[in-house]
Amino acid sequence: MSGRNPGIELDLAWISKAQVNQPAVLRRAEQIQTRRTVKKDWQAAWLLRAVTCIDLTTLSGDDTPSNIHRLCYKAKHPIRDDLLQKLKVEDLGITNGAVCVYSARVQDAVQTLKEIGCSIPVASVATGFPAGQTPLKTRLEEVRMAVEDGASEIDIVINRTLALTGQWEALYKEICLFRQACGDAHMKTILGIGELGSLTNVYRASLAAMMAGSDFIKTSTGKESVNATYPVAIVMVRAIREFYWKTGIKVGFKPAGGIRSAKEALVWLSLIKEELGDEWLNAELFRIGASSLLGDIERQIYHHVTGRYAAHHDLPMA
Ligand SMILES: O=C[C@H](O)COP(=O)(O)O
Repeated sequence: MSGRNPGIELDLAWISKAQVNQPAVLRRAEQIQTRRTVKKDWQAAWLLRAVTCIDLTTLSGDDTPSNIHRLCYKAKHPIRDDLLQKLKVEDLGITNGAVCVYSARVQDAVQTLKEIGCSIPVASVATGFPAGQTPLKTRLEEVRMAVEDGASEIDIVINRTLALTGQWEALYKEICLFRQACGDAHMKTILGIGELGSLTNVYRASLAAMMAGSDFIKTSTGKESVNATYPVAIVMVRAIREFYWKTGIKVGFKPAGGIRSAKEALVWLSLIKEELGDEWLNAELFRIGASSLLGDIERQIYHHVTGRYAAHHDLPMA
């Protein structure tokens, strides 16, 4: 992951004057989705790039050491070896960007990755994920414990109550505390956009999160009724762009929640390319949080290589 965001002093004037032109954002979101997508080898290359940017996620009540083991194995071998050989990319060491789990499962993931000799990072959700409605002390302790257990990336959720009531200073201060608790771990800040009320609030919360030192801003937990949408993404990446122009600090972007098809992954990559540029098109600055996207990407790559669609038994790990 890229260098850390050191954060800046809270600039309340910048936050309060931020406004979003909703009709313009909606038009842009429509336009992005109607782009002609790349084809053939280019498409395979883009899909492989998407694979390297996936935070392969499991966030379920029934997670066990064995499904975490399977997740880690899949993150190390996201695409069948013979398909990579046919594409002549077997030497690129393609893996997912990270595995993402609940804090109670971090040790399982760290241990498994060690056993299978894989150095991809373990990301832990924390701070009372998904609602963030636990006392601050508990939320901070959860971050510290996940780091102690070996997570090198922490996906915190913001306190939506503070954002909805316009308490930007209090929100900034809380995120600064999470930043501190993360120590050397990178921090991704989940805005929970489906619960923020307006696109202007999404922009303001993005700014507050970046000012407080977030290394990434992330759309959603995957547990709200509205998760990663293109209009919201446009608002967030434009906040990232403005923050970069004003401070010289590059913050990453992670859409998450409900992203399931290879076709959507291609749209996400074009959105990043067009709005932020090629510099952002890598796992250092772009991740897709997804529990069931990889299977469809592997199927599309299988089709590209073999000319036929995979039967279930062809891709048993998908
Ligand atoms: O952070 C990642 C999300 O929880 C994944 O959501 P998903 O299960 O809809 O892919």
